[in-house]
Amino acid sequence: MEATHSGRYGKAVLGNDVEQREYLEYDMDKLFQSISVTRLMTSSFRNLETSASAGPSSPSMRMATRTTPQSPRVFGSLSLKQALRDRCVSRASEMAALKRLSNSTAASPRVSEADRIKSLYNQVSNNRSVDKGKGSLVQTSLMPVNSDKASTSRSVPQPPIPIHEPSQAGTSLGSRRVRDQVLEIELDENVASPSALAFVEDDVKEVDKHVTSPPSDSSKRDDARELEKKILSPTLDLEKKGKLNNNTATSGTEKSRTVCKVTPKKKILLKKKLKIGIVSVAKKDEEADVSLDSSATKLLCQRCHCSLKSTSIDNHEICAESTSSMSNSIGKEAHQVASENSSTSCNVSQRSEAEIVVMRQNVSSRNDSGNKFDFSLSSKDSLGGDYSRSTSMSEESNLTRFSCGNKPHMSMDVRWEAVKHAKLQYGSLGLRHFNLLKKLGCGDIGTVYLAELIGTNCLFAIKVMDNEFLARRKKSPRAQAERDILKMLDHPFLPTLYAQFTSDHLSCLVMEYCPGGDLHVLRQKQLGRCFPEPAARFYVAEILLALEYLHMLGVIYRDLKPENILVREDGHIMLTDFDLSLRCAVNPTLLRSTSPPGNDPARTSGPYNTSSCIQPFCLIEPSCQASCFSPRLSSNQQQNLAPEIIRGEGHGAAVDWWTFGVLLYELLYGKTPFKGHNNDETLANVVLQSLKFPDSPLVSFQAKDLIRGLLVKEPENRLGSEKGSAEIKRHPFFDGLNWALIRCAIPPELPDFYEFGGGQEAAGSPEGNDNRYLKCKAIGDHLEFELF
Ligand SMILES: Nc1ncnc2c1ncn2[C@@H]1O[C@H](COP(=O)(O)OP(=O)(O)OP(=O)(O)O)[C@@H](O)[C@H]1O
Repeated sequence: MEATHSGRYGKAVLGNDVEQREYLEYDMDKLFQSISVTRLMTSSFRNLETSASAGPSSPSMRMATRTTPQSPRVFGSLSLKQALRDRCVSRASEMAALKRLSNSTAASPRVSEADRIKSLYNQVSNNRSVDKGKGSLVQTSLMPVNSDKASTSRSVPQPPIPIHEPSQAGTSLGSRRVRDQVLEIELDENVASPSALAFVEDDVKEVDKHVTSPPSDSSKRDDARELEKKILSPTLDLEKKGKLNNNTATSGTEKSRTVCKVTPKKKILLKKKLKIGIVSVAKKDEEADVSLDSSATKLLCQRCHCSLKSTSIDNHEICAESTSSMSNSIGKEAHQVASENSSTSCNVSQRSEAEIVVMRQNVSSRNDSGNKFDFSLSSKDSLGGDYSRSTSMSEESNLTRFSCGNKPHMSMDVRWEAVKHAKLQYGSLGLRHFNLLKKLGCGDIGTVYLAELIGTNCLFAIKVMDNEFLARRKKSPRAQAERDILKMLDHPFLPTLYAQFTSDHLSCLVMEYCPGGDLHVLRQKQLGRCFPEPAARFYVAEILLALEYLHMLGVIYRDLKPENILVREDGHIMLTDFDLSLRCAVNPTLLRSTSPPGNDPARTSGPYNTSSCIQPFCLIEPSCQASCFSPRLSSNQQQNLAPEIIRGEGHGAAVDWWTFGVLLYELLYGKTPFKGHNNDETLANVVLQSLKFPDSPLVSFQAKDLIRGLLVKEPENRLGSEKGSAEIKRHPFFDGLNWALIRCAIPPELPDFYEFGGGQEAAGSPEGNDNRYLKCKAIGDHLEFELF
């Protein structure tokens, strides 16, 4: 019988306090009943029992006491009963202690205790973030997770663990214990929400996973060293926690069964979310500082663990709230958005939008003039596939992040393998490793060739730029900007940079080749020289996702036109040409929409009043423009300039929404909306002329309404200026479009592809081009290369 009780109790240790008590009471009842059937209690025993039962205060416990008369001859059983009761009291007080700790935000003397824990924890986590950028374990404790106490406590019960002040010598171990304590507290403070619950359960399982093997003595002795390792790995942190659990929980076998159910996906989710927690922790810790820049907190990039920055006051508030309140919905949203935005290569489904969540990104220009500006972006509902979604981040972190060369959405690409293999084989890549097959086109800063990597069947587009020419024409910064941006990109509708190298003063960018030509050419081939509305809708939808991604990276594209939209072999698009783009630093901010459903400004055209959550619209000081745009722009580029650029007022991301409107107009009507007889007239029209739609071809009201919303002359009233792409995506023109799966949608039919590798301009033989050279010649402001 004792063995049975012991077994039950063993389970109860793993349950929450309520269940534990129930188990115990049940067990005690059973025990006492079995004893009492034959025995009478002596008065002395009654007295003894009465005094022994004075501790439990719950009605059920008192009832158990009254209904379990004991015999002096079963003293052993009575001792058991006594022990059980003592244990109940002990467990109850443990639970109470935990509860006290968990009520960290209550204005009571207990606050100091919880605060002390948090402060210790923050100290640890901050150290980790700074040191290695990977310590993210107990950041979960500050996430607004589920309040399902039963599920959480049942799975991760932990008796109070001694909390040690970190000391010079023993910081590691002490800190670890503190973190574990905080984790448990947080699990008791969870907020109900299905997603949060899923996360907590995942967390629990992940912790449980490591309970199976008891820690050896040597592992305990190596705590400090192991903690160092954990700083590098959140997963290891969890392992360590599991081991700690194991110190107190003994039913590891049972737990190990749970572990098997943990899918890799869930673990990934867990890790992502753990990292998100860093924001909360750090923000909470930074308390008083309300300066955007000074409150900057280093975060971790999900993909390569480089640092990200989050600097918004709003985030600070959100995180503080989410820390302190069980039912804080903002915190949940912050968590949700953060986890979505930081997810890498995640499987995408069209999820229901939490409409109240948007991401505003304050953008600080890093252009030469050093001017600053802000703009508003949305990132909540932007997915075009399983490409990486980057949260906004600083320029520095962008560079760090992408220097990893990690491009998840291209991971299955054979061209990556080919290039990687060639690099291994040759040491480094050069022009000599490519067969230049054909000149694809000539741009302002270089010439693009179709090329085959020798020995492979892989085709690439190589942009060749002459460094001396660029320097002479002061175009080097443009080339550099393009190179930097290309390095950052990993998106299905943006070019992939496979390699870059310099050969004989020629800078070369090896990119993905698009055999489908550009939308300008494609449009010419359409009946009536304009696209049918469904085709136009498809193309602009993909462009919208590309722009959204660029904006999230802090890139304002600024050169949207059909010529820069290339068509891939599969009919999907690729936005190219980044030498006029502007890079900025972006900071994410979580906003709450105040618009009631059905009253969404994106649903109607015309001026869009900004809501209270909107910062002043992004503006670059006019002085920036000289450095942003060279005075020499083609007439095509001038036609696409937004009014604020022409007026010299400075500009921000909204210029891309203007050009987006021009693009849609052009695809549907086959001409640009403000075209004049010459460039000057066109520029004047852009600023002054009101928008008109031709009678033919017939275009839907929704399409015209969207164009009207986009071609608003004042950028602050333009569609997209408030919440970025999210506003545009919600426009009725896109109704029914599955944004998440657009990459899988069937593209509009294409005329025959270009013939490559044999056309007029094809050059060289398939054997290689070892004996051939590129000769450059300047034609006006352009540079032409010739193969000979
Ligand atoms: N990846 C590619 N695949 C196929 N063709 C390409 C690719 N990249 C560029 N091209 C072709 O090469 C031409 C030149 O491209 P590039 O980006 O250098 O200049 P641009 O867009 O014409 O001019 P600028 O950079 O001065 O605005 C383009 O018009 C396009 O037709």
